[in-house]
Amino acid sequence: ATTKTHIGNFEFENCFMNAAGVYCYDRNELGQVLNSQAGTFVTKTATLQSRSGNPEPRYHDTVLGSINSMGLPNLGFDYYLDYLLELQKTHPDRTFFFSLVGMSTEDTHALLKKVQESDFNGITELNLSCPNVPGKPQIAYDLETTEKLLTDIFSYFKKPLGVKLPPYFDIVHFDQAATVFNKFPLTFINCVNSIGNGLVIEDESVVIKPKNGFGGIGGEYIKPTALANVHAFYQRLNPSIQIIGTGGVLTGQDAFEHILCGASMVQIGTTLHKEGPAAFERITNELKAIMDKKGYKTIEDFKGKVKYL
Ligand SMILES: C=Cc1c(C(=O)O)[nH]c(=O)[nH]c1=O
Repeated sequence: ATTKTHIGNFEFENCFMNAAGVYCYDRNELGQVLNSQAGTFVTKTATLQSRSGNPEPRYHDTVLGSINSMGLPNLGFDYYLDYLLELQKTHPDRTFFFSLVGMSTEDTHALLKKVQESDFNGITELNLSCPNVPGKPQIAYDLETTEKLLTDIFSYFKKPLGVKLPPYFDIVHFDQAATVFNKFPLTFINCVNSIGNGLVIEDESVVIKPKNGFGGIGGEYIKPTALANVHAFYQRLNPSIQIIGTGGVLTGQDAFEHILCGASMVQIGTTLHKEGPAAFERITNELKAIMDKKGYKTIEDFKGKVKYL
C-alpha cells in the first residue's frame, strides 16, 4: 500500500504532516520534520512581527492529550518566508505549507499580499481559529466576518490557500459554514484546531499560567469532534475543496478513520509533541498495515467511504 496523497495540484509522498504549532517554531524543528517520514510540514502560524507569546508554563501534556495557551509565539513572517524560499532552492521537488494570521484584519491582508508578491510557491494555511490571544475571538466562529475577509482576500490572492478552522458543534453551523466556504476557490479547509478554552486541573491547581489556566485542548479528547468536523464538511463542500484532518491522531487506526471521514491529508500535533518526529514512521507503518490487511492500495480506495448503519 502507498500512503501518498495530493492537495490541489501538489503531490505528497506521505499523507502525514505536523499540525501548525508543533515542531515548527524554527529551522531546527522544521528541519527535523523535513527529514522525517512526514510528507511535508506547516510552519508555526506567523504574524507580521515576531511575538514572544504568553507567560510560561503555557503548554501541558496530560495522559489523554494536551492543553496550551501559547499566545502565538513566533519568529515573525520574514523568518519563515526566508526559510521557505531557501527550501525551494534546496528541495525544488517538495511543497510546504505556510501558516499565517494577522493580529488585525489589516495585518492579515498585509501578510497575504507579501505572500502573493513573493516567490513562495507552496500552500498557504490561513489560521482562522487561534483560541489563545486574549481579547481576540476565533475568527471562524463569526461567519459574517469570515465571508467578508475571504471575499477581500480572493480579490488579490491567487496562490493556493486553505483555512485552519476551529471545531463546530452544531449541525446548523456546519451548514452555514459550508455555505460560506463553498463560495470561494479554497484549496482546502483544515479541521480542527484545538478545542478552545478547556481547563485542566491537577491536585488543586490549573496547569498552565495564561488565562487562569484556560487553553486549547488536543489529543485523544478531541478525536470524535475532529472526525465529525472532517466528515460534516466532506459531506457539504464542493469536491474541489479538499479536507485536512487534524485532531486525536495517535495511531494508524486514528488516521484511517480521518481518511474514512474524507481527509486527504492528516496532521499530527499532540502525539508529535510527545513522541517526536519518529511518530510519523510509526503511524505511517500502522496505516499501511491496515490498508494491506483490507486490500486498499491507495487512500483514494477508502477516502470518505465511512459506512453508515
Ligand atoms: C496560532 C495560535 C494557536 C495557538 C497558540 O499559539 O496559542 N494554540 C492553538 O492550540 N491553536 C492556535 O491556532
